[in-house]
Amino acid sequence: MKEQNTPLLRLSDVSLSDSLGKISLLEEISFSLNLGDRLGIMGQSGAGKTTLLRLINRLQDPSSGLIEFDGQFLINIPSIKLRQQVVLVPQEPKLLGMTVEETLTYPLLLQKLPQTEIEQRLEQWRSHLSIPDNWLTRNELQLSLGQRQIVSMARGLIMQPKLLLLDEPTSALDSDRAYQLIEKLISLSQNNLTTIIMVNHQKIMVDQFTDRILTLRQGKIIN
Ligand SMILES: Nc1ncnc2c1ncn2[C@@H]1O[C@H](COP(=O)(O)OP(=O)(O)OP(=O)(O)O)[C@@H](O)[C@H]1O
Repeated sequence: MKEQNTPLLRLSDVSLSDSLGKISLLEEISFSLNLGDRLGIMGQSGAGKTTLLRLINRLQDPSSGLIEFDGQFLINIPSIKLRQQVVLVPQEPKLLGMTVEETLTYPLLLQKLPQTEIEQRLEQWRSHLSIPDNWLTRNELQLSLGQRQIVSMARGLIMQPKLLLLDEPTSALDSDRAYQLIEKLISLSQNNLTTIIMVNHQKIMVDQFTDRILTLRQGKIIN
């Protein structure tokens, strides 16, 4: 049974070493997040920000420490179920040979959602992120990096995850589009109680977006 006020995500003394066990990539990371929280992660290049997101999405397991999601240890949650609820939007998204429309609907087809709901969600998120009609048939080579970031964000949002992990989602966007996106994410987290962790180098974006900022240096939380 879940204890009362169980956080959505809890990391307890999470550490990670490289495969030879010689280099420490993350050291004793502990924090927790509740439903609807927005956390910003900052830190210099190589500080461990992407690595931390990969642990939360279980693309890698920690060398020590525990990660709990929604009251369960991450290692006990089947990967398919976990990746429907914890979605990582990578820094340099790929469309893996699919068109934009296929990229957006593929995760919903995997979930075996009815066609009408798939179409409804496609329209909903396309409109929220201002994705024009003429992008739908395009493939990766026919999109700029910024356009791919928007598509990748829509792909994450269309899954309506409990926890969205965003790795530098606005790095290739012009500032108008970046602000528009951040505002959309804030209203989403408020209305749907989606919890969001966003890695971003731009302090101004992080300040606007988050309730809380965690700064990493050489794999450690410094504040
Ligand atoms: N599996 C791994 N084995 C060895 N070293 C790794 C592994 N994964 C990441 N690293 C190293 O860990 C450090 C942190 O990398 P990470 O990509 O998490 O940094 P970051 O803070 O996201 O950087 P950036 O802002 O440049 O994206 C880097 O020095 C990287 O080379």
